[in-house]
Amino acid sequence: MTPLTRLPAWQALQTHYQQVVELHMRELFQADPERFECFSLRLNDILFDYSKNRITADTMGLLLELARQSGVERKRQGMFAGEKINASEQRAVLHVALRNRSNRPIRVEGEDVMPGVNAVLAKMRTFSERVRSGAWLGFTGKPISDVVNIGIGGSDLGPLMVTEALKPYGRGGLRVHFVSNVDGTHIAETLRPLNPETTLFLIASKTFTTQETMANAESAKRWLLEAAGAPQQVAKHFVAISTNAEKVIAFGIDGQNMFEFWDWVGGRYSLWSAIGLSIALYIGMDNFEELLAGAHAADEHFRSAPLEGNIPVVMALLGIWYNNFFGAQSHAILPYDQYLHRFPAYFQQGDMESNGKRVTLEGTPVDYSTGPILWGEPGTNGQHAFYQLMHQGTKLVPADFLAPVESHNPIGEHHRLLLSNFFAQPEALMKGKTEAEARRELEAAGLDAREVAALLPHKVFPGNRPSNSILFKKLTPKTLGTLIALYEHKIFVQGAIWNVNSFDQWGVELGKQLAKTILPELEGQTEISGHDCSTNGLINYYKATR
Ligand SMILES: O=P(O)(O)OC[C@H]1O[C@@](O)(CO)[C@@H](O)[C@@H]1O
Repeated sequence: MTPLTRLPAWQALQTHYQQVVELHMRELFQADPERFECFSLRLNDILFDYSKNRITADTMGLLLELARQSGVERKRQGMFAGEKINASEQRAVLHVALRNRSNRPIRVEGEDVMPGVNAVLAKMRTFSERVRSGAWLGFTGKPISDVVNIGIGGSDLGPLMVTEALKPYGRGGLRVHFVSNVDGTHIAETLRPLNPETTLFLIASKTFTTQETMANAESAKRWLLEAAGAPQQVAKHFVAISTNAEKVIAFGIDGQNMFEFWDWVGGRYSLWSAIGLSIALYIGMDNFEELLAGAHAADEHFRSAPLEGNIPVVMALLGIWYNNFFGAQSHAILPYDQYLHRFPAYFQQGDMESNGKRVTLEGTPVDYSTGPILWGEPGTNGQHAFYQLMHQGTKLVPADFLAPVESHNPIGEHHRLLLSNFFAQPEALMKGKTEAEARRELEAAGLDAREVAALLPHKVFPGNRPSNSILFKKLTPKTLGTLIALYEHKIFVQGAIWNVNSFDQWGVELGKQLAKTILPELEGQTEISGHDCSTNGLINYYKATR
């Protein structure tokens, strides 16, 4: 495998970068009135406009060549074929099977996984319909009113983001709550207003060993038993979602109340599995299957569209262009839709736990930058928080702007106000404001020459700050499924080009390991001296002052 930085396309891009780095997008738009048509793509009711990027047709040609030379198409084919591309864990990566609405066979070690996937979906449907209809009763014979998902990372972020995003589809039904942090405040504040008689707990954990989740699950069990008394009542108020049946049963959950998934589903790619049970309970199984259908549409697009017309491929290549050639350190996701307020946080795990890697698949330290710092907040709030840096700071922050054409809440002028900002911000980032334009404005405001001279440097906007705009008809389960899957495949393509394993996460282990060592040291009065003097000092200060 030729190292990435020795690929002809990489080296051609380095030369090309020098040729185009000074180009301003204002000039590119002035030179080509068809630029929007040329650099935008459609997938169903989603428009992806990538014309406000620092690219020319040549740039895209070279980036696409980089994708080819990096073996993206071959690696894509391997994923869909169930190859064990998660090499360090010797696992396939098949979240696409969870939403394979075509039901075409997808094999792992020769066995078609679809019958198992469909069996779990059927079990999810039966269970969610029983709970939503009131047929499932708690220990005093009352139906369930509140569902509490206990999980963390991929066992929390996806269901939380989706249930927030699809609130219009869950209104009037069960209430869903999410407990993830081991901080006792999280479960205490969540359970405070709830009634144990009508509360159902979902213990979501792929491994069923995660410290936070098991601590929260034990506390939830104590809370229920304080009210219910007899241990056999646990079965009426606890179900488990896991790959680890042995641990589930050892915890005291009836094996019948366990929803399984498989080791070829990565935690951060698992919302499509039974980990999405809280979603199905909230919006109903029909809508959950719409979510799956939307993701499947993105999968088929990613699997079959030619690279130049392939939205996740283009998203990925643009990210690499800024990350590896412009030196951008981060990437912002800015949804102009309050329902998507957890969408950036979801992809903090999705992107950074996938591509925050420093060695290649072969174990060689990389000599190039890999995964970006992924962050973001909804618009318009971000405009009143960090857009100053985006417009006039010294850092390049490539951004994705997302917005629905139609709001679920068409109140007065709100949606037009929101969209006017959604359209204006990428324009402002691209165009900026020249010194001449700023000067004219200051003079028109009646400032004298001295005042203009003093203010002018602060009023100039360099512009040329790149963004993608994603406009979709309405935030429905299907559209959300497509959007999420497009980003998943973007992450896949970037990892393929960086030649890293996007599907393991060994980097989360050391901190956990050290925490396990420190936990018993926090007991008793003995002064601790086994760590560095900072860690010793902190622990001893805690022990002396608690
Ligand atoms: O689902 P579980 O096994 O409890 O893992 C929870 C989360 O913990 C991790 O940090 C892995 O340890 C994430 O990858 C994962 O989504």
